[in-house]
Amino acid sequence: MQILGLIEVPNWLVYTTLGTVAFYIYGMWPYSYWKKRGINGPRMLPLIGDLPSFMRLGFHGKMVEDFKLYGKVHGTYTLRSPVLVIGDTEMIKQVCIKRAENFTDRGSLGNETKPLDKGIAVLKGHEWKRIRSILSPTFSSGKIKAMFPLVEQCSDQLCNALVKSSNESVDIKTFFTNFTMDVVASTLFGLQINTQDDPNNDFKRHGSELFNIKLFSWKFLSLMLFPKIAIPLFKRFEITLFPKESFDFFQKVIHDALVEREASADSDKYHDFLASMVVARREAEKEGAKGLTEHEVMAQSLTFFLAGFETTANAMQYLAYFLAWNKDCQDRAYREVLEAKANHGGQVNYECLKSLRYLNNCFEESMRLCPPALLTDRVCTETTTVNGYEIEKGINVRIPIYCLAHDPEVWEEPERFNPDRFDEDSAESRDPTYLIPFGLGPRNCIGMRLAQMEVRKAMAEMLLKVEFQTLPETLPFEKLEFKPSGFLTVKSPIKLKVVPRSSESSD
Ligand code: HEM
Repeated sequence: MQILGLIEVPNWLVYTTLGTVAFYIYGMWPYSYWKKRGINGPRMLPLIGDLPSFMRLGFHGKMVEDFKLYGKVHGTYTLRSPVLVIGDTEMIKQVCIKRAENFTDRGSLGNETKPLDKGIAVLKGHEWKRIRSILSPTFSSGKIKAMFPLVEQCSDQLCNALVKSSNESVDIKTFFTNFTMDVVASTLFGLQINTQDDPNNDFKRHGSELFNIKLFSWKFLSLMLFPKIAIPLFKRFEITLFPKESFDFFQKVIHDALVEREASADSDKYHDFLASMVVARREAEKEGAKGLTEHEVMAQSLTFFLAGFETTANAMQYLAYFLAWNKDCQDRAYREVLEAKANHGGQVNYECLKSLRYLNNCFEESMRLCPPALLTDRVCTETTTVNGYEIEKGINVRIPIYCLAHDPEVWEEPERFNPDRFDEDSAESRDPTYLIPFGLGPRNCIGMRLAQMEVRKAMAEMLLKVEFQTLPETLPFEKLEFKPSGFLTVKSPIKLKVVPRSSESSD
């Protein structure tokens, strides 16, 4: 091919050059968004943004680095979409609470396909509000208290399993995922499965499969790279990210349990979420409002399962890990449980849990150091100015939970496990927005009370039966490595030794 009639250039070179330029322009054009608005942020690579840095540093490492380099408020991108990171607590309160009506939605989680498309975590605007107000009573403290006996049974099974494996090096999270799986099965569907003794039960097998989403599968990549095309196509052809066999299994479990509860005239017979949803549906219909369809009930059940199983198991894992490394804290928490149990008629009952102030401080501190969800987000639904920043409709706003909880300007020695920081005077003056592992505002974690009750109950019972100890192979916190994901998951299992206590004594 001749260029301007002057030089002869081989066709392949022309096409390759044109292709490269086109690729570069297509790959780079979204990345001028923040620069044009004078907002600082990391440099991006064509098409993939700063994905390689996320893979190299992990999500938390990359967030901390950007925080240091570009400040608490900066602009970045999730692949090709602009994201405003807000680590300023006043702005966070504006977005999540005061101006929440302009930030009702969350960004795409890649699971907007049937039936999860109707799940509370992905619903938008009015639809989300309607479902959230129907579901909120099912998570009231009264309902959580009614579920206490279900959690208690799972906690007993957990303690028995730990005692059986005592004095060995164990992957501690396995016990906690078995526990949270048992809790999910009983609190959601009223099923008693005992995964500790029967780790291969169908519920566990299919449940684990649901979390086995391949990040480099064509489905996931097309949702992430081309969401505007992929989401409608996935909806149209009912393509889901989840393995079909496992999905079908849960759809059947939920359908059967729902039919049983619908048919039962005795509303006090079941204390699980499914039963609460049936009651909430009837009550909404009685008041002339639209209740929940079976599709919507199915979506909520699966959403609770996906949102509550792994997060809670991780929270328990980190708490056990920090207590193992901090024997004095573990001993103090143990003595507190022992005393509280004696004061509550020899029971670690619901009221007793509320009195465990030091154990709760340990839990808070562990959630601060290792928040299971590193971030959350909101999508701006109406162009709004917040603290002088104009946030356009459609822009995703990221709340960096992890960075807030590790901010050295707020937390003294932020990388040290120190539960006493929640008792000090400074705790009173500290803005609570710096510790929001369950999010903030009307769209915060709906399962927070359940998760807190589960962890406190199980940990109190475990402390009475066993002591967590580190092993030579247990990595200290500064050496722990995490997977590159928005959830804080360790790369290699945390190994601990579990030593049975001879008896419940105050020694
Ligand atoms: C330690 C355990 C848990 C942690 C750390 C956690 C954390 C979170 C966070 C950070 C959010 C986003 C909140 C926001 O955007 O402001 C969230 C949302 C949510 N969580 Fe949890 N969660 C946990 C346990 C649970 C449990 C046990 C359930 C259910 C039974 C659950 C159900 C949900 C749901 C449905 C949402 C979406 C709420 C909405 O969009 O209205 N979570 N969670």
